[in-house]
Order: sequence, then structure tokens, then C-alpha cells
Amino acid sequence: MNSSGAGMTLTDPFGRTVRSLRMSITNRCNLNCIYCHNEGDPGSVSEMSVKTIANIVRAAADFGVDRVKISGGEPLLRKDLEDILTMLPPLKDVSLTTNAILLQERAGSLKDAGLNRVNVSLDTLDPEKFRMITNCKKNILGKVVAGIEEAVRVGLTPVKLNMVLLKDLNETEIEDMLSFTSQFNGNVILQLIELMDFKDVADLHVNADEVENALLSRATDVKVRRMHHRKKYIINGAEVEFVRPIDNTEFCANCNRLRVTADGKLKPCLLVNDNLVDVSDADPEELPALLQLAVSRRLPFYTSRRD
Ligand SMILES: Nc1nc2c(ncn2[C@@H]2O[C@H](COP(=O)(O)OP(=O)(O)OP(=O)(O)O)[C@@H](O)[C@H]2O)c(=O)[nH]1
Ligand SMILES: C[S@@+](CC[C@H](N)C(=O)[O-])C[C@H]1O[C@@H](n2cnc3c(N)ncnc32)[C@H](O)[C@@H]1O
Ligand code: SF4
Ligand code: SF4
Repeated sequence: MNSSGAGMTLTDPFGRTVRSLRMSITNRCNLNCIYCHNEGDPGSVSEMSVKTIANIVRAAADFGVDRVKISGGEPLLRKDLEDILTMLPPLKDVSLTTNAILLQERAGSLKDAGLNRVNVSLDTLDPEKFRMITNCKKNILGKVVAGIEEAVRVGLTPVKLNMVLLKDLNETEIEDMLSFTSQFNGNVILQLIELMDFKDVADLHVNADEVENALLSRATDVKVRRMHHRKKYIINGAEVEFVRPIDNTEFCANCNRLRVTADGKLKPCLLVNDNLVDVSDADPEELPALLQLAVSRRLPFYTSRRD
């Protein structure tokens, strides 16, 4: 077995080549959102060290993986996030998904440490609904908005606002959210997300066809991303991306991410937990084969195959 992935790709049995790592770096969070899927993490308590994270990314980068998404839990709860960023090899895109409560004070140092951009979760601009969705008693919406403004100011752009669509809670707020993004001169993009039922929240599920038809009727152009073949609607000159994973065979057929849990396990799919590959104690020379093993276990979750 080659002890490095140099010159090779991580291509799964379905022909999907992994181009990005989606790494959870902690399972801890300072919010408790009613719908949270926790990146499908079955419950990591321990957290990978900076060195382990860097080793995994380096090994994947040898296979041509050039994008990293850092998530959690709430990744800004790790005080060593700047160290993590500094230790990464050169990559095309390093992004972070955050609830932004702690972003205002960290945005500058994250940018300096090599972060390219952030996605900020913001489901509503109504403080009362925000409290309800996040289970947070304090009024922290202002901190989130300040975090977004600071991220734009230091150039962690484009900032994507993640809005999980929730029936009777925020489904009528898409227009307000579009107006909010419009004040940032194209530096902030709205990303609508179909709710995945992780915490018995099926009652909050919004009809994605209706949302998509409404977007389509207003769009002057529609673009398709390589990842997941996600659609981006251009409305009044602004971009609105729609993440629509449920029962979406095209989404899974174009899934090019390998996940890593906070405690150091390679996770082939968000929705599958019985095929993880533990790399928490692996030596760097073992990582290429372990990455190949995890990728050999990747299946498109939603598939049109019926065998
Ligand atoms: N089912 C499924 N959902 C995903 C996958 N990747 C991201 N998502 C969902 O997409 C939503 C947005 O995730 P983000 O962390 O903002 O990242 P992203 O939009 O996927 O990535 P970028 O567009 O590169 O910033 C979240 O609700 C994720 O759970 C995936 O591979 N499968
Ligand atoms: C798990 S959070 C972790 C990062 C960070 N704490 C945050 O909230 O941005 C990553 C993204 O997943 C989204 N998410 C969480 N649970 C979800 C669900 N059940 N369905 C769809 N998206 C979900 C969140 O809204 C957030 O944008
Ligand atoms: S802030 Fe993120 S990780 Fe925390 S509960 Fe909400 S969605 Fe989940
Ligand atoms: S296979 Fe489908 S459900 Fe699984 S991680 Fe990829 S896109 Fe998500």
C-alpha cells in the first residue's frame, strides 16, 4: 500500500470523488436549537487535538482534497481554532459554520489565521422566535448580527446566512432575510435549508416544492453548484441557495464530502453511523489507507436503486 495519497484521488464505489472534508471539532454548543442534527455525530465527548486535525487534513490534501469545512457543535467554543487554522496545509477553501455568538471578537484573528469565509446560522430576525428556536433565554440576536457585520468587515466573505425553514415559525420571513442581506452589497448570501428530521421536528417541515417554485418564479437566472448539484437562484441581483437534501437522489449522487467527527472518526455519510473509521490515534503514515477505507464505505444515502 502506498503510504501517501500523492497522485491519487479518494473516489468511492459510486464514482464520487471526495473533494472536501467536513470536520466537526467539538460537540459542545452554547445553544440548543430545537432541530439540531449535530452533524450526525453519535455523541463524541473527546475532541481531536490540533495535531490530529492537521494530520488528517494533510493526508487528505495529498489525495487532492482542497476544501475544508469546520463545524460542530459550536466551533468557536474551541479557543485553539486559530491554531488549527494555522496548522492546515495550503487549501483552496477553508470555511467555518457558526452560530456567530462569539464571532465579533474572533473574526479578525480567524481571518489572520487563514480562514477564508464563514456561514452563519440565522433562522429569524425576530428576537422572540430566535429565543424559541435556539432555546436561549438571553437576547443574543444582536451579537449574531454584530458577528456578521464584523465578518464582512474583515473579509470573511461571502458570508452565507443559513436559514433552516420552519413551518409557522420563519417560513414567511424569507423576504425580510433577503432585505437584510441586501444591505451588505453582495457580501452576504442567503442559504435556505430544508429541515432534516433529527429531533422529532417533522411538524415543522416546510413543503420544499412550494419554496422552490416560489424561488423559480422570481429568479432571473438559476445556477447549479457542483457540490450536491445545489441550485442557486438569482433574485433581484442577489443569490439564494437552496439546500434540499431529503429524498434527493441528485443531491447524494453529487456528494463530495467526507465527514470527520469531533473525536476523530471518519464518517462516510451524515445519516449513517455504523461505518465509521477511527483515526483518532492513527500515525500519519496509516492515514492514507484509513481514508481509502472510509471512502470505500461511502454510499449515496438517497438512491434511486431498488436492489
Ligand atoms: N444531507 C446533507 N446535508 C448537508 C450536507 N452538507 C451540508 N448539509 C447541510 O447543509 C446545511 C448548510 O451547511 P453548512 O455548514 O452551512 O455548509 P454548506 O452550505 O454545506 O457548505 P458551503 O456551501 O461550502 O459553505 C446544513 O443544514 C447541513 O446540515 C450533506 O452532505 N448531506
Ligand atoms: C450543526 S450546526 C453546527 C455549526 C454551528 N453551531 C451553527 O449552528 O452554525 C451546522 C448547520 O446545520 C444546520 N442544521 C442543524 N440541524 C439541522 C437539521 N435538523 N436540518 C437541517 N439543518 C440543520 C444548522 O442550522 C447549521 O447551519
Ligand atoms: S448552534 Fe449549531 S450546533 Fe448548536 S444547537 Fe444550534 S445548530 Fe446545533
Ligand atoms: S450521501 Fe447524501 S445524506 Fe449522506 S452525506 Fe452525502 S448528501 Fe448527505
